[in-house]
Amino acid sequence: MAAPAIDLIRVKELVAKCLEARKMAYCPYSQFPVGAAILTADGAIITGCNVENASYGLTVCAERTAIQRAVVEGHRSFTAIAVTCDIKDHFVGPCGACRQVLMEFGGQWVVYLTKPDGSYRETSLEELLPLPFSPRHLGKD
Ligand SMILES: O=c1ccn([C@H]2C[C@H](O)[C@@H](CO)O2)c(=O)[nH]1
Ligand SMILES: [Zn+2]
Repeated sequence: MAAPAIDLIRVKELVAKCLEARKMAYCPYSQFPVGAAILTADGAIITGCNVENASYGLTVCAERTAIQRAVVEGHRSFTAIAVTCDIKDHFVGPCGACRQVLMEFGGQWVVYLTKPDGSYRETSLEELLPLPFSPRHLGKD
């Protein structure tokens, strides 16, 4: 099934919110701020940034911070995510762990890979995580 089309105004809003969220990143070790903004099925936008830790492995990516925040706020149905970092010369995708965590909430995500200047490339979770392992395989659909 193809991912749903999203109103351009909403896309721009989502992109602007992920750029804002990047400014909140707590990344003293990597100095690599990342911002994410999730569009929920009911039209809310929930943001996240990476939160690092002196015990490096405890770091949480921006995408997963946003997902966890969204779930706490009662959202489980999602439409899109915009993600940004400081890399200017090409579009950067979420790490593998984040792709898997997005898949937990369905394969229909639209993903906007966003550069710091606000330009973006649209892709999808389907494209970023082909042949996924998902809740379906555990009979949880
Ligand atoms: O998808 C990703 C990949 C990396 N990071 C963060 C984790 C770490 O704080 C920094 C460098 O890896 O970037 C994210 O937030 N999202
Ligand atoms: Zn990640």
